[in-house]
Amino acid sequence: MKILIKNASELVTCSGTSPKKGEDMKKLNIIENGAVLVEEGIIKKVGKTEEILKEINESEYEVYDAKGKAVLPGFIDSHTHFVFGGYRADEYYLRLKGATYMEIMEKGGGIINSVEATRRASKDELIELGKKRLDSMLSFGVTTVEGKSGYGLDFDTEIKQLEVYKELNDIHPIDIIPTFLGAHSIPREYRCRNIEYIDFIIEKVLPYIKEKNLAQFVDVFCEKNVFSVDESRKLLLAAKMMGFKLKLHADEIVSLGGAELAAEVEAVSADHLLQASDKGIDMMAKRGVIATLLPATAFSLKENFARARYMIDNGLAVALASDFNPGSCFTENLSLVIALATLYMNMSLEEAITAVTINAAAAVGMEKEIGSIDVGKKADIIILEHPSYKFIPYHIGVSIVEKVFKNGKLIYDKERDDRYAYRKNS
Ligand SMILES: N=CN[C@@H](CCC(=O)O)C(=O)O
Ligand SMILES: [Zn+2]
Repeated sequence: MKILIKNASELVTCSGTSPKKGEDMKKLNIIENGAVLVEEGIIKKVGKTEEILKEINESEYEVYDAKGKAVLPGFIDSHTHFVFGGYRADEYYLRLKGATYMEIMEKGGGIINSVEATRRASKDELIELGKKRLDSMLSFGVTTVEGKSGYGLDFDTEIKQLEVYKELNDIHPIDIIPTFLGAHSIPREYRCRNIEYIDFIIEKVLPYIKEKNLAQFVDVFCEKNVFSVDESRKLLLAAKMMGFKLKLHADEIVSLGGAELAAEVEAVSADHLLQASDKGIDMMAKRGVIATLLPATAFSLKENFARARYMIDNGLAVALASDFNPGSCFTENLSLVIALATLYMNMSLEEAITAVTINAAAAVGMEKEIGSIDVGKKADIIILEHPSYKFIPYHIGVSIVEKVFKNGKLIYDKERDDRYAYRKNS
């Protein structure tokens, strides 16, 4: 299987094999009138169309003419919770009337509501829901997604969620990076016995997940009235000892010291960070922890946005993600995320593109394989309907992705009636 994408008005390579920090986040390494050559799912050549055409026999390739169109690496959504049962539209309605996310949680709603529904849901139901959500992400140009558990909070349901991610990874072309978030909330069975719940996770759940290879990352909701810094540290250090990579939901609602903890335990990323302290940001920069910012959540919660400008100016690598989940942010729309980041977080568009490509790849530990159009990387590539990446935030909150290639195979084509091309090919 050999493909050639040629005549791209902008080939936005995002070239690199490590996360881009500070000033480097602006560098997109764009090739005008660019072309990409793919063989067996891997990028073989990248350059100017006229030069590449001189080196090959075009008739040997399946050719896509991207004249008047921009070509970018597939987007990576590095923070989502997309496998869950039920909906929380009633809670959202209460929030529209002024209730806060934490007030709803303190009254027994919030995450626990989704836990009840996810415990009740069968594996097949969760797989069906997951497939639809993945298709929606695909239409926004997502080729790799991180997905968290955390709506089970008991052994069986946490494992069920992770097994659903594994099955979805097998049946859907989008790659899924699974994260275990058993410490997402305190289950009612353990009310006020946080440390006993953490011990249960460490002793009973983590070893099983490791043995079955069901998750690469372990995450924790480190937040006032959820898991304290000490409880989070205990879990994260135990997970690290077992060989898991680490993530944290940190300093989302209260400035608790989550950013500092992320640096201390050398997490791959700390996420949310709306209330992260200067000291925490500085410590993260020194330890190379990626700041994964989730502007659609801040928008949906009507909270102040994370201080992206300060973080980038202080040398952090910032990634952007959707945080797709049933409570605080029900969207799989990375175009909206980019629009919000550029409108309300003072990120330049170039920084935002870096944040959903190479930096997001680094946030899921895959910066050597995906996140840029570089020779040797997987051919995860999108073609836009328009000539420039500048059209992405300009078309606020809608997708301008025309085609998506995963491992060099066309899997989505907006122009066709049967647009999810992978269903035909599989
Ligand atoms: N803040 C914690 N967890 C999720 C929300 C989960 C939910 O409300 O269901 C988040 O990242 O926003
Ligand atoms: Zn989250």
